[in-house]
Amino acid sequence: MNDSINAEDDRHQSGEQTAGDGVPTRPLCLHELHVQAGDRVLLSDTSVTIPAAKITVIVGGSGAGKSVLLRVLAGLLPHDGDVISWRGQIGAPENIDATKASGRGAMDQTQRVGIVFQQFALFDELSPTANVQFAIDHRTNRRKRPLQSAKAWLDELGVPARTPIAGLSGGQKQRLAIARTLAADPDVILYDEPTSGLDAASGRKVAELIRQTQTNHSRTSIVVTHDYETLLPIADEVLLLDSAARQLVSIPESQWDQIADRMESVALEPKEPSDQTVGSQIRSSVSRTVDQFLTNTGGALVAAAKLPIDALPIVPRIRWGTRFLMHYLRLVGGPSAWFYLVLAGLIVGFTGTYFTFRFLPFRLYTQPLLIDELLSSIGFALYRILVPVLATVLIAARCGAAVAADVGVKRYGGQVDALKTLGVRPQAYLLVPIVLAFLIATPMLEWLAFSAAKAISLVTFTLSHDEIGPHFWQQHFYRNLIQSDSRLFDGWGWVMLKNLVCGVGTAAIGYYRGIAPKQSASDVSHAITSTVLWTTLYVLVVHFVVALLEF
Ligand SMILES: Nc1ncnc2c1ncn2[C@@H]1O[C@H](COP(=O)(O)OP(=O)(O)OP(=O)(O)O)[C@@H](O)[C@H]1O
Repeated sequence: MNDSINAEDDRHQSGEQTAGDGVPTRPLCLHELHVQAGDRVLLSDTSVTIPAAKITVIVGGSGAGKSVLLRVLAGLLPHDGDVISWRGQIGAPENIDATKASGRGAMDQTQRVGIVFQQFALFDELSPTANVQFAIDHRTNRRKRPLQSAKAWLDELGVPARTPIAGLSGGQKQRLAIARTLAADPDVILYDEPTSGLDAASGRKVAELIRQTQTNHSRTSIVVTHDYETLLPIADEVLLLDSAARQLVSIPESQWDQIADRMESVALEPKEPSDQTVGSQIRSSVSRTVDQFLTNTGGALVAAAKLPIDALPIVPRIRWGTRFLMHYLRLVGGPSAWFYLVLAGLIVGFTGTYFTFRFLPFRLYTQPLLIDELLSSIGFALYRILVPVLATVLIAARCGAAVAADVGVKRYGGQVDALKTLGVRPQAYLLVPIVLAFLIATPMLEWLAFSAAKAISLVTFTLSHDEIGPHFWQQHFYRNLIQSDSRLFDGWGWVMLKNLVCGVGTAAIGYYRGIAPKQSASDVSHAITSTVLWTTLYVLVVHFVVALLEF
């Protein structure tokens, strides 16, 4: 009894509250938080405590830094990023060390922050139930029983379980996003501009939904918005991101009617007009292009070097790892790819066989002497060089582009960030399954192309040499391929090596091009184009280098 009273006292002192579903929630402290975007300081050593189990609305003018702050709180920004950097401590009061110099950003690892993204960032390829189940399976504390089942979450928030994500209305998607965030059992829940793009009536409904969710599962909720009019009625606390003072300022309820006057848009200082001459403009543009090329090449080399570490198969849940693997296997090695590769095999098998005999010099005399040698050379060239080159170049272009598009859309649509806020490294469910899918699919597709090339070669030869017949083809086509003491084709190791090296490289390039930050849809399209260029170049270089060793 005494123990429970003492525990209650401790919780009270640290500001901890018990949520509606019995989960203790803690306040979120920001200690000397300093955030900078380029040269502009957005927050200067601000310290504030966001109360537990309450709704805190953070408002601010356009450009004040609300979105950046939200991404910092969600743990989505490294403390020393290229453009945005931050330092200070973020976490539960008992984990803030006020004596520590805040030279570096530090997040409290015991506090899980969930986020309801503005664009929802749902996993499109999964059903609504699977979206919520994913969050349950990656909840903060997996030793604890889940709060409720996926179905119960969907029922509570009124989301149809069987409709595919694409078929849900905007409101249903938002409810599903809230269900998924809550199902992961976070300590803090962030809402990113939840009423953006909605008319007044729909905005009010969303505000009511947030209030209702808060009543049922009272977490420490933070709503970041510029639409204060719609969201003030549900606020327990209001913080203003004051862009002049560069501080988060608590606004007492008596002053909420003055918020509009205090929310200034940030006017960015105009850049000095450039007095560069045409010559110096060209020079700086060339130097920018060279810089970009070196950065991209450096990025690709660093990515290749990091691959073995990143791809360490640390998959939090085998069940989900398998599901992502199946998705990428379908994308990389599904039936549409079979059609592609079979067609390529037919073209190279037919042309290789037909034109070798058709344009043979002094055909009437040379053919009877060379026919068996020619057939075995065709078999060798198709097996060891032509089909592997053609198949891997096609796989690099088609499947590399497909993977860059898939990962790029996940990055642009926020699903990669959603994975991170659910405590999952994107490498675990994206890179590892993609590499495995290429390791399985590349040899399989190449074998399919070679089978098609063999079959069409046999048909072409038989039709153009009806006096000889298929048995002769059978006898000589394989002559340079099969060693008497082996059941495998001679040189299969080289073919396999080329397939696997090309497959892994294509997977890595597609993944890293796709996962790079995306500000717009055109960044996704740029990632796809550059993947095709880099993967095809890479595959040709691999074939050239391996050919030097092989022959
Ligand atoms: N990736 C980035 N690259 C360069 N500058 C950035 C980047 N992200 C944010 N900024 C800068 O940080 C500042 C704050 O941007 P932020 O998007 O957080 O503003 P906001 O308060 O959310 O504005 P709004 O309500 O208009 O969306 C802006 O000046 C913006 O130019």
